[in-house]
Order: sequence, then C-alpha cells, then structure tokens
Amino acid sequence: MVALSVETLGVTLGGRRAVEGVSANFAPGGLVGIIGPNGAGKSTLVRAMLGLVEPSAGDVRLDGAPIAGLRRAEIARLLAYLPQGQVLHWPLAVERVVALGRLPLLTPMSRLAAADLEAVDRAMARADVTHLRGRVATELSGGERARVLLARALAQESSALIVDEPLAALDPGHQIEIMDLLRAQAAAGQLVIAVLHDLSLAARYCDRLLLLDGGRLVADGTPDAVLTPERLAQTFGVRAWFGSDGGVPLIVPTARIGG
Ligand SMILES: Nc1ncnc2c1ncn2[C@@H]1O[C@H](COP(=O)(O)OP(=O)(O)OP(=O)(O)O)[C@@H](O)[C@H]1O
Repeated sequence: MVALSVETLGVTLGGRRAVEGVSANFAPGGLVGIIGPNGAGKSTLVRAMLGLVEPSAGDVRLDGAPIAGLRRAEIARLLAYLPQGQVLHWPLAVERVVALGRLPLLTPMSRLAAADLEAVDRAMARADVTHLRGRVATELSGGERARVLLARALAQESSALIVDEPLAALDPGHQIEIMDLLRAQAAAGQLVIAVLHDLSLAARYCDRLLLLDGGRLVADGTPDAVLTPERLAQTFGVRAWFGSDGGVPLIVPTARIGG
C-alpha cells in the first residue's frame, strides 16, 4: 500500500514553469489518467512524482515522507515507472529485459533469487509475453516490445505503477490489451497512474482523470465530470462528438476550434 501526495507542486525547467500549483492525493487500487495537450506538463508532473526532477515549489510525499529525502532503492520498492518513448538498445532476451525490473530491489552485487525469478514469471504472464521469453527484445514488433517494457515495470511488483503514454505507436487491439492490463493491476490493489492521449480510452478505463493545461491542474474528478465539451474546447481547442457504443464511452475530436 502506498499513499502518494503532491502539494502545490511547481517545477521550473530551462527557466520556464512546466508545472505550477498542482495538488493531488493518490490512493491504491484505482486507475488514474493524466491527460492534457502537448506541453501541458504531464511528463514533468509524473517525473516530479517519482523524484526524478526537483520541484521549485511545494513537494511530493510518499507515505507521508518527502520524496526528496528518500533513497532511490526505497522509491523503487514503492513506485515502478515506464517512461515515455522507451527504446531498447541491447539485444537482450525478453526474459532478461523483464528481469531488469528487479534490479532496483537488489543489493549491490547480489543475484536474482528464486523469488525474483518468480516475480519475473508473473510479470511476463500478466503482460502476455511468456511465449516471447527467449526472443531477442530488439527484434520484436512495436506492440510486443511495449508489452515487454510494461512487464519489466510489473516485475518490480511495487505498490504503484506510473506509465507515461503506454499506448503510443500501438494498434487498437494492443491499446485495449494494455488498458485491460492496467485496469486489472488497479483492481488487484496497485495504484496505477497513466499519462494518456486517447480521450475515449481515458473515459472508458480510468476511475479518475487529472486534466492539465499550461502546467496547471484544471480538473480532477471522474471522467464524466472532467471530459465536458467546454473543457475540451478550452484546453485542447477542439470540438468533439460524445457518444457511446454498448456502454463504452466514445469521444471523437471533430474539429479544431478556430483552425
Ligand atoms: N528539459 C527541459 N528543459 C526546458 N523545458 C522543458 C524541458 N522538458 C520539458 N520542458 C517544457 O516543459 C513543458 C511541459 O513539458 P512536458 O514534457 O511535461 O509536457 P507533456 O504534457 O508531457 O507533453 P507531451 O504531451 O507533448 O508529451 C513544455 O513546455 C516543455 O517544452
């Protein structure tokens, strides 16, 4: 179990405020989406939540303790992170890539124990990549690679999982698979936070959405409450069609306002 809180957080990058005055609390067992236009500050916010960038104002707390004071190994026990646009450079077998997820939990010079190997097996099964375990990771398709990278984050078996644009470059089938997996993780008690661009999938899968614009949190609530025509116009500058198919919400941007 982990409680993650962000209090009047500000982050300045290259002299510009990338995140400003953001406050939010996160509890285990839900799927939280972070949405907003390009440059809204989504990645910067999650990086600050992981202690990877230093706040210029406010703070981030993990189980009540300022994250700035925690060691990286302590943070890794609680938080797993799948960064945006991760690429694999080394021709490692899938199983070894997934096992890298256990590294933050090992003491220096120690080797993977039986419990670590079991966690790797569980993560591969959840991400449906067990059949790929012997394949060279750099030779996989984009969708297979995305699932392997997610399996690496799952192998950490941390209390919270933070994924930044996990659906980028995936076909619709793989997008649904990944969202199903994230929801299953949340249902199993993990706090899952995902930066997303697809508004229909965000509305369909997330319990809660945080909408950022210009570094500020402009809405925080259920998808129904957050995703209104007015907000989409104000933040994304789009008109959108709202509908549903058998209870599955659909939000289709139809026109750029003023474009
Ligand atoms: N290293 C950096 N130096 C200076 N400015 C930065 C740096 N990284 C990000 N920024 C700026 O901070 C703002 C927020 O960037 P961020 O990557 O958090 O946005 P985002 O919402 O994740 O965008 P996208 O949807 O395009 O990935 C942007 O204006 C960006 O140009």
